[in-house]
Amino acid sequence: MLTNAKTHRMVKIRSKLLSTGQSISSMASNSSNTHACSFRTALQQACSLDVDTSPAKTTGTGIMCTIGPASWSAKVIAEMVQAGMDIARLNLCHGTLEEHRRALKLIAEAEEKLRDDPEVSTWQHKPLGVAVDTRGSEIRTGALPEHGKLTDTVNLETDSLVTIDCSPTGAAQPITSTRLWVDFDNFAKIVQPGQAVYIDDGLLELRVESPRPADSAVDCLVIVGGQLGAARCVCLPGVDTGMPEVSQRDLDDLAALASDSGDDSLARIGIVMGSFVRSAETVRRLRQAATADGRPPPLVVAKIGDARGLQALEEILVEADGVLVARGDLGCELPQEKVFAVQKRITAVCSTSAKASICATHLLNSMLMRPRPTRAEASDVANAVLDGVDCLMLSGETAIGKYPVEAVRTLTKICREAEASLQPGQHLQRLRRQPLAPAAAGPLHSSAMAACEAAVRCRAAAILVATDDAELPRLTAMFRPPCPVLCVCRDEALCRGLNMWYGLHPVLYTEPAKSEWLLEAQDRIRYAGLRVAANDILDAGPANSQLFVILVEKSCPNSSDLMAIVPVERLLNFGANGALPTQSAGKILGVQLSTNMDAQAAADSLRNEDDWDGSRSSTFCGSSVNETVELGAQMPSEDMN
Ligand SMILES: Nc1ncnc2c1ncn2[C@@H]1O[C@H](COP(=O)(O)OP(=O)(O)OP(=O)(O)O)[C@@H](O)[C@H]1O
Ligand SMILES: CC(=O)C(=O)O
Repeated sequence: MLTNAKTHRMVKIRSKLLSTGQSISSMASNSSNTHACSFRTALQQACSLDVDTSPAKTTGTGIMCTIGPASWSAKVIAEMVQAGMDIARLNLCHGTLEEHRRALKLIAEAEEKLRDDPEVSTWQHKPLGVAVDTRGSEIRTGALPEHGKLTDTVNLETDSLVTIDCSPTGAAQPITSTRLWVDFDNFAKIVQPGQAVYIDDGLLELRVESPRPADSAVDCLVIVGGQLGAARCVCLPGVDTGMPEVSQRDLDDLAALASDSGDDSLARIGIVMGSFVRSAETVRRLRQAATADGRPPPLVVAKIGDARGLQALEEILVEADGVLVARGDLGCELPQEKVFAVQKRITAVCSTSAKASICATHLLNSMLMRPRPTRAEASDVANAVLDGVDCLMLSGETAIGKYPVEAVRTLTKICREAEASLQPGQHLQRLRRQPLAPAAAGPLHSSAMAACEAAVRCRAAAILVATDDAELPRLTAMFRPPCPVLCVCRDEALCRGLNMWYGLHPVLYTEPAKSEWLLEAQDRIRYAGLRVAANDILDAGPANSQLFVILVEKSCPNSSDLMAIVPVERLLNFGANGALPTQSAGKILGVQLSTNMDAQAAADSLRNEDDWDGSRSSTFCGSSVNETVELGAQMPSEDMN
């Protein structure tokens, strides 16, 4: 049922779109000016960075925010969405399942609030992603008496002695500044005198003095003291704890959430994250445990937190949909000064595998207490975006910080500045010279590459993708097209999960299904057209943009995908008369990309400048509605790297 507000907005949008022919260019305002530039080298581009460049109009980088006491309100969550949040993260290491179920309801409430508000921009009533983060093989300290409050800590004095209790019954006794409890029975058996014990991502450091396995206790000296909150992670660098990668509690929690089948809010959980993942098998187990009866499996993100996970990165990537750089755990397990290398490697490997890379921890940590970040934090975030991360994750900033909304707004602003200095087509050029990672190989690769190349060349306002699978969207994101990619999906959890890839903007499609896929796809593209007509979507792409690249998965039975280029005013009647786009009036509106066309052949055909001459539009990207589409925006130089 359409609400009044929604109906009103759709009528407004439709009339705007239908009258838009003359005003397309005026609607597309100046965004980043990098489109006009083509630098020969990365150094040349860096020398030309300019503080006067306009920020990107929308954020391509996904923003994931941990939900906790500071954000347990539909109002705050809605404000965080308006500030740029794409994915809400529920960390099962903290709180109860009941609290997380309540948080899911608040997320649904916030989304509804935004959808029904006619003043809210189209980008801000997006299907919000929800990620559930499991505990994995982490050791945690116990809860404090008033668990959950920012002020709720005990002070560990530097040079004082503390006893760590690891008995199963010890959880019931209070945590004090001389007695801690950890949730791992074997703790006293696996540590030796002199062993370093890092707590809370290494903010606190203890040294083992005497393990007492018979008493399930370990006496320690506090080397670096400070405030200890509830359920903080405990790291023993270099020690194999022997804990399973997926705990029984994880399996129980996921099964409990997956069995809430009567609850609509469950369909929001599109992403499951596993801590300290060290093998592809763990990813498979998580996916299986989180798959509810009758629902498609969720996307799985492997959090890499130690050297073993890093060694297995390529194997993990074949199975996982994304990888999170757990900088907190990595900074305890490895020397801190090596964490940057891990981050860069994971980001690079993901960007050649079409898997999402997520950078986490201490992004804007000073915003826990202050409304502005440090310069170092702002630059760290910007550099991560320039390196090509897909998504950034806020932790305490939004879970327990004093400025959750401000933190998201700040992150968005930094991302937009950094994204404006990325050169369109640069990543596509780099990937051409890169051997394909197994996870990125396959026939859809050619379709995604062609769509991105077309988007660069014709300065498309957006790419519209019709699919119900993650593969085509993630491959499209891999090439980093310089415009938003609207993915029109019917599978709700998947649709929400797509938020974790750079540049993907999911559109949830709930209209009645058509029996033939192509007819359904045409409907979906028209539906996306309604959203496109909103001013802010046209503004999001390059200035003066009039064209849309359309990508439909498997337009012909058993074979190929469809790509078409259409002007904005034709989006609403895309594929009208029920005709297949490729048959319309005998003109070639799109191109069928054969599944057996290998990526290099596709790239070579696209590289052929003749194919891109606007006057020969019928050869590759002609359009029955606009035969003289202006093509030929410059690709970055081949030297650019
Ligand atoms: N559901 C929750 N209930 C209470 N406090 C929470 C909740 N979620 C997060 N927090 C608080 O926010 C802080 C930061 O959240 P975050 O999810 O990053 O935790 P973390 O302990 O660092 O775990 P991880 O290493 O998995 O990120 C936590 O240490 C905790 O104090
Ligand atoms: C997020 C997380 O688990 C870490 O940084 O260690």
